[in-house]
Amino acid sequence: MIRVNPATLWHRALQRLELLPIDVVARVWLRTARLMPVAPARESPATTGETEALSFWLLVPDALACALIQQQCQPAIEQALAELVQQPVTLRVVAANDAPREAHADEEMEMAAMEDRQRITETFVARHSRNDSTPPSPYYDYDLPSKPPVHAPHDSTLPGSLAGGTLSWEQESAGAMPNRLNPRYTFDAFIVGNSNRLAHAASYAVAEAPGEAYNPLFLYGGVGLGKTHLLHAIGHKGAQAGLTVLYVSSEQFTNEIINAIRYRTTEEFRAKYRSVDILLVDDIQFIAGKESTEEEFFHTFNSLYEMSKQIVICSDRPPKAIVSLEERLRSRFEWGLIADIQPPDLETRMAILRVKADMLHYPVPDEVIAYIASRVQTNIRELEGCLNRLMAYQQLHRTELTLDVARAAMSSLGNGAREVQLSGRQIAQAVADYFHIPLEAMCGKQRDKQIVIPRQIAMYLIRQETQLSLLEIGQLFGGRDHSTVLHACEKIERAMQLDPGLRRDVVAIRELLLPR
Ligand SMILES: Nc1ncnc2c1ncn2[C@@H]1O[C@H](COP(=O)(O)OP(=O)(O)OP(=O)(O)O)[C@@H](O)[C@H]1O
Repeated sequence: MIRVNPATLWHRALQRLELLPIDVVARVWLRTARLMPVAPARESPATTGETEALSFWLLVPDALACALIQQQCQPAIEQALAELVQQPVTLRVVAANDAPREAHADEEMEMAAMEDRQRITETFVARHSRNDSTPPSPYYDYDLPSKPPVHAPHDSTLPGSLAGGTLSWEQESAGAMPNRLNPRYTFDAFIVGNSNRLAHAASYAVAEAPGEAYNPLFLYGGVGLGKTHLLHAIGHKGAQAGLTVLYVSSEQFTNEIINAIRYRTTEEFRAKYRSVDILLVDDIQFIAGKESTEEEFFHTFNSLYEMSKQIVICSDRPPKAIVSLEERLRSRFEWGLIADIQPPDLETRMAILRVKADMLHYPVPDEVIAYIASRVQTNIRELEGCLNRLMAYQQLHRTELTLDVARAAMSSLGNGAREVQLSGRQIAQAVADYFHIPLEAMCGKQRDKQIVIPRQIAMYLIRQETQLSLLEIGQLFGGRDHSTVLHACEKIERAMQLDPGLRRDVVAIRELLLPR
């Protein structure tokens, strides 16, 4: 008998579900779902004489996914789980937004769960000999019959992760895979556009010649723009070449250090990190200010660097902007190449959506792709989420996927699509504020460059962000005709491909328009 945590259990259940004829949309949701154990009722099976059923919640992103999964595959999931734990299983599919409410609904159950988690953690700690470097699992564990041991995918013993609910599926499942690499994050699946060309080229060069091209490679960019994807892609290529690759988030690195200190296994820790050919570290900004983690990372870095081993680091900001990072680390991060990833332009967003839809064998009309891409501008994860939700919506309503259906789906999905009902005037005002020019001048007849370019940007953004016709937009700008507006929109669209400064301006104005 071995012990396995819910993430691993869910991973195995998904493997079983792969064999069943579940439709593509439900599959997409299942991959992003998270399994959570519910504490057993206090009355023990010994007193009732029955085999105790294990209870789980399956957390899915929203009510739509919840309905679809309940409708299409709940019994199959229960059966897969029951076969794995060899016990009856009861499952509740819950929309993640509702989960906290659910959790509070039965306080006694929650208390019992907490006590049990505590007890399990303590048991693990007690079982740990000093020489055993495996840290105690923070998860609620299950015994699974006769399979090779599965190590805890995540090493945290910090209270924040005790509930097992703070980690994303990707974080958990990545941990359950060899090298912690997500098989979907490859170079082949990465779409290159102006916004990420440098980061992609640098990553590819590093993967081709680790320790030679750029060392370290430091990638930075906003949320959901593909940094982790590139890290994993480098890892896959390195692993294919037979190199030892280790992907770690800075949180995991920190937790491992804490455990190494706690269980006096720092030698093993060092041996592990200093024996790799490629070290990939995600979200490095989180080590800033953590003294012993920074110290250990400094030595790890030096040791790998001296041996010409490749180090790739990701962050949401450039080294200079990581406040409270030790100077000696900051300067090392700047030794190699620093490459940024900007939010993708419209064309890249459309290409990404097209590839993702094709990967799901899901036919989506071009106009729908263009529509989604125009609604979500700054985060590719959100872009993917919109596509998934749209597919689920269409599937549930059993209707053809048209632009009108896409519009209806996006507005019914509310904040999932970050839909903002902006007026043309609001957008024009934001552009005028951004360029520090009076709104009246921008909407008037002046033709000097400082006014004309902001005016064209405003027309472009209004066209993208509202349902106003070319004629109506023209009226906002002193009664200009529709061809003038069309020309402005096309000009800005083209210029954004060539001029990163202009693209940054447009992205920054869009950011200003998003709800806070
Ligand atoms: N250029 C791209 N082509 C295809 N998919 C992409 C691209 N960029 C991002 N993605 C997808 O978007 C999702 C989010 O990407 P990823 O997790 O790598 O972002 P990140 O920058 O690491 O975000 P965070 O800062 O939140 O960790 C992933 O599913 C990834 O595959």
